[in-house]
Amino acid sequence: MLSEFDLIKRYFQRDRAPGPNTALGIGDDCALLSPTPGKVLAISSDMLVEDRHFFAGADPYTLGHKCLAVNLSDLAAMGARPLGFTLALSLPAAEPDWLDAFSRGLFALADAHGCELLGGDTTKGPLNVCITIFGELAPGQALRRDAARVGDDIWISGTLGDARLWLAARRSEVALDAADHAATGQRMHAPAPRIALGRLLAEGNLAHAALDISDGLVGDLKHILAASRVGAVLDVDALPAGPALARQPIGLRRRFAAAGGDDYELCFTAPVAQREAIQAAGAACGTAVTRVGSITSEPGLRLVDGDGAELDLQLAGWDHFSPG
Ligand SMILES: Nc1ncnc2c1ncn2[C@@H]1O[C@H](COP(=O)(O)OP(=O)(O)OP(=O)(O)O)[C@@H](O)[C@H]1O
Ligand SMILES: Cc1ncc(C[n+]2csc(CCOP(=O)(O)O)c2C)c(N)n1
Ligand SMILES: [Mg+2]
Repeated sequence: MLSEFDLIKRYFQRDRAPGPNTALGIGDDCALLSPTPGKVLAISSDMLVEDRHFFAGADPYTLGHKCLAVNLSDLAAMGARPLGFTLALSLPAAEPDWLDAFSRGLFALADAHGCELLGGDTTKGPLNVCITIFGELAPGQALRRDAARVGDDIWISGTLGDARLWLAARRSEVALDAADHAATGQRMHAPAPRIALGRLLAEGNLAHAALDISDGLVGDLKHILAASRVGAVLDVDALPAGPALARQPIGLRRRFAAAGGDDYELCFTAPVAQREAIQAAGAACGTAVTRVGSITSEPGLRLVDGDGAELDLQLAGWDHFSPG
């Protein structure tokens, strides 16, 4: 039988020297973080709850990856460099095989981004993983939601909608062949946080506003529009659909690319003069970037097709408390 403290020591307290920004790691009442002098901290929390963010029986390795990936994605959306994170875990049981796989998935991504586990909390209860992440960036460089300007291009990283397509297949709403099922499952369970792109956009002063797309593009873009007091026109047919979604009928393609959710891609706005620099930044970090619309002075979000004709798609972002 694993005790609470055995569990922490065995799976989460690593036998290695702390990183340069960690003054004190796991084991005391608080961790002590040393940000680089002159930088500001970027802080965000994201919680994943069984039967809401993932299905019961989810693979623990990819769950470990995803719960950190969605937090790193918020740092990417601000243009911050990851420093460390805390992990609050509620577990129905102390299962060694589950904990081994979960911690391996978590640390594989943490190590890839030099992001150290600083501490956390562990309790028995329904399966629930909550991470708080800390990053840093230069003052004034953050990609804020209130910084979009009229005339900006709207850009998207990577591709959209394949995670939503996996969810539709899981709910038996669509049928996918084995290859598309595996590829879309990878998008749902193992999103790649766009840290490198976010940092290039912020440090090069290339973009104005940004966020990461977790609730679906149209819902999330509205946060930028509201905060910046602007409107936008979005070319739904220019949205980069994921490879599996691109093979689906146009109605589904438009709906899932524009409002799928679980994408963890960046949506950012930038001056027209930065087009070439943004393409170069995307190429430099191996992440496709696609121009999908522009910021307007007329309020509201207009969706148009490839010919510029208005589309009435009635799309909404994910809302935990909406009845739909
Ligand atoms: N319980 C809460 N108390 C205080 N602030 C909160 C709380 N829940 C959310 N917020 C804040 O509200 C804002 C929107 O939260 P939300 O979780 O939707 O973030 P997001 O970045 O849009 O989505 P995601 O976390 O999925 O990327 C954030 O600034 C967040 O810190
Ligand atoms: C089992 C299961 N059902 C539905 C979904 C879809 N989903 C759940 S929460 C969310 C928005 C992001 O969460 P938050 O706003 O809390 O960051 C989305 C798109 C899923 N991933 N798993
Ligand atoms: Mg976010």
